[in-house]
Amino acid sequence: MNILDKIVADKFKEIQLKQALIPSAQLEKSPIFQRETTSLASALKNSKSGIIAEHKRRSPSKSMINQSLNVQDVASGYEDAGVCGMSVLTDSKYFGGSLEDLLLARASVKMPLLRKEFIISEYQILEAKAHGTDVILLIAAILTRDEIKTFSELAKSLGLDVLLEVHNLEELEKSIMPSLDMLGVNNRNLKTFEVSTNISKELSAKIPQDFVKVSESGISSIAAIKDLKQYGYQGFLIGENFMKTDDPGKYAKEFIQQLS
Ligand SMILES: O=C(O)c1ccccc1NCC(=O)[C@H](O)[C@H](O)COP(=O)(O)O
Repeated sequence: MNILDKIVADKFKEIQLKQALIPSAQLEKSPIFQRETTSLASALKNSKSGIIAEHKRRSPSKSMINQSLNVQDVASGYEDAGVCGMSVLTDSKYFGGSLEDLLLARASVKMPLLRKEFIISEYQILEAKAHGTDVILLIAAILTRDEIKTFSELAKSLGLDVLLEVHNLEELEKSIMPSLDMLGVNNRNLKTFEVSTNISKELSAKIPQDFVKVSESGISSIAAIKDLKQYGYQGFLIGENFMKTDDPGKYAKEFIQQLS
């Protein structure tokens, strides 16, 4: 069983339990559900840096990145650094995140927030909206084309942006549809956990111009970003490189200053 299969198997159980406790109708009634969202895709189109900074405590590929910071400080630091948006991991078992992290980040900043989650059910999209997200991630590797269509159309009807993530050409070709805003290429090989931006470069020409192109994972240098910009990328999702420092916001600020 690969890592995504394991995560998805756990998610099915988790969602069943949560739905029994908090039904969808209750999520839709929460005051934050009515909040007006902001678009990450627009922020990326109008930005020189294109940085999406992630809150990431640990991951399947790194058991310990940073356990000592609180999400509010990280969020405020990123916003002060001038990032375009923040990605908040909400999976608890594999990444040490939570929906509470998303809520606390929402309470701390105005910038677009992405719920970084393994979405396999409409319930998780309602949950995301009820915890202050502006953007959802859909991962092509764990969804059928029909599911991508249903989930992305629901997200759009709720005013959310959709970032669709792929790892290869097959996933890209099966996923392209008008209800997506951003196409993300993940540079991490989920079998070996090795990272290489070559996959972003290889797939760039296959991504239609209508979508904002985002390169995700394993980005740690200004040179890598300048290189990816030549391939039309406007968004760069960075987690570990910022989070492994004592002050991710300060580090992100210096990083962005060097980019301009
Ligand atoms: O990060 C992992 O080890 C991982 C393993 C399995 C599925 C997803 C995983 N990461 C999620 C992400 O997409 C990254 O957190 C994000 O792109 C930032 O990556 P990085 O800058 O390399 O921390």
